[in-house]
Amino acid sequence: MAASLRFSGLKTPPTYSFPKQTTSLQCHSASPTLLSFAAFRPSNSSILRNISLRRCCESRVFRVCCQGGNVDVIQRNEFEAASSGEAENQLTCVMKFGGSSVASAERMREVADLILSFPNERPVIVLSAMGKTTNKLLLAGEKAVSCGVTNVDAIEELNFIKDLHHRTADELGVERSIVDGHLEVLEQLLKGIAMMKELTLRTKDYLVSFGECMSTRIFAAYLNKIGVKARQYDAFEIGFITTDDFTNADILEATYPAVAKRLNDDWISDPAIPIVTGFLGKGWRSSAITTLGRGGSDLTATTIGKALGLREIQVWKDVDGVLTCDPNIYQHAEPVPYLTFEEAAELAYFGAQVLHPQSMRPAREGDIPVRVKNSYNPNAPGTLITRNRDMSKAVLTSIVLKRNVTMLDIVSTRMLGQFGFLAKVFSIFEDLGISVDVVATSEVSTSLTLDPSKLWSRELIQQASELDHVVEELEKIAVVNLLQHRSIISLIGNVQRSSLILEKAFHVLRTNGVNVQMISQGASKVNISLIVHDTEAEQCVRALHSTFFESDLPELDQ
Ligand SMILES: Nc1ncnc2c1ncn2[C@@H]1O[C@H](COP(=O)(O)OP(=O)(O)O)[C@@H](O)[C@H]1O
Ligand SMILES: N[C@@H](CC(=O)OP(=O)(O)O)C(=O)O
Repeated sequence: MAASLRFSGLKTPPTYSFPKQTTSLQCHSASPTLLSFAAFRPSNSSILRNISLRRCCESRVFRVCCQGGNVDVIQRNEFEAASSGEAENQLTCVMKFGGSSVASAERMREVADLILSFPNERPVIVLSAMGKTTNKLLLAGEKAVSCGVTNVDAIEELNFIKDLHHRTADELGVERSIVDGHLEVLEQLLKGIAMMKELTLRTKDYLVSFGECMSTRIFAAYLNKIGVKARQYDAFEIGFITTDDFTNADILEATYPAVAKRLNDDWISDPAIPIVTGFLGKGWRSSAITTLGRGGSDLTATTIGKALGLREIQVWKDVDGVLTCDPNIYQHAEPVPYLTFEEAAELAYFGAQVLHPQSMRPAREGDIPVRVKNSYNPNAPGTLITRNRDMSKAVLTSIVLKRNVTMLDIVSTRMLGQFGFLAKVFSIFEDLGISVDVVATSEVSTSLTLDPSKLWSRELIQQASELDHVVEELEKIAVVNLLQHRSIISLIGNVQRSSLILEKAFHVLRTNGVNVQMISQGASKVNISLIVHDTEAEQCVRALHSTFFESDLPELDQ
């Protein structure tokens, strides 16, 4: 019979099972200092023993031995003794390569060379789908809905994907059969969509999963061909357990021990570089394939980093790191050398495409440095993201733009007491499951923006009626003004210097004749958000960039 170990303070699903005979298990603490857990008798769930221990500063992983259902914690010195033999051979870092880094056979070859140029690393590799495959899969799915079953094999995007993956396999000298099975099932799936004339969120996730499943298989086969032992993994088969929110799933805590166990066990018994699909997981209720939201491979990488307690997480992109603004808005944006987890999270959340919005969470929890590097220019230093950095000289770090945001001005009709007003407003959003982004408020009026990432994940038609419904509900207690096509410009930086930042920013905005419609400084103290009209936003970002990054700011005193 299996004994089980339950992590306290964690939500779902909390139980980790392991065999009765003596075995060992790596646990990762969710809290930076305290790991507490209990061993449960499997038959009746009664507690065998409660254990808690303080985490030693350097070690991220504890080893727990289970003997016949009893759990013994090995003390730190014993832990070190037991693991010292292994330490030399343990996996050291995670390297994630995005779609642009593995867009072709030539790029895959370069990525392989790059990995091999770090002989002291024993990395876990996370890959996205090749180039724009995810977009093409989604387009193919949309076309299949209306093109009729007999026309599926003529869908341009399907043929593009087949050709890209076959050509890549040929050019790398690996068998086409490595992806043929997937390509056949993909075509069948598109025929199914054509038959049903429907593309649900669940089907969308299954559909896009083919991209990562194929890129990782080709790359692993190529490494093996050149004599570098590699093993391909589908994330949804190795313990990436998520919520069942298709197209935008969250990673559940059970993922960490499961992924650590699978990757470590395989590595110890038969070392081979793990090549893991980014972006994908398995819904814990449905058991169906889920995705972590667009750009989700960054989150896969940081999750693996935390699960294995690795030394560093590297995310390899097509830019020289996190830049001072989106290079598509202003091409002279400069790399930012250092960021804190908090700054990076804020930047990602407020729309910088370069990092997935949730990706900093595991890295921050595990206190594992994240390095953003350019696979096209590996010698560039990139951006290093850590818990703390020297902020004494920092003013503004980066400017981020989030477009096409909906804003609501809500003024109380004073039907409620003043103290009930805000509570009622926010309970309406809670009831409708809509997340609020930026807020500015007085006692009787409030302005807020709605989190577009939540709205965007829904069908357009549903969005429109959803907004009508929000306004209808709010109008029972307030006068509501709905303002669409707004942009949030987020000034990420040292808000200890907020007066200087605001003085400069408002000078720029006034000179450019722009009226700010709302302003908010979040509790995180690294972000000041300004709301302007969409049509003025890009010009504002360029003007702000030139003031903050291309001209001298006054000397800062401590
Ligand atoms: N502040 C920023 N810093 C760097 N890149 C940014 C920023 N804002 C937007 N980007 C865009 O993000 C892209 C990199 O992110 P992404 O396409 O998700 O990379 P990958 O697919 O390689 O993971 C860049 O090519 C750039 O166009
Ligand atoms: N392929 C997925 C996941 C991903 O992370 O991609 P990228 O690393 O290329 O942003 C997407 O396009 O969303």
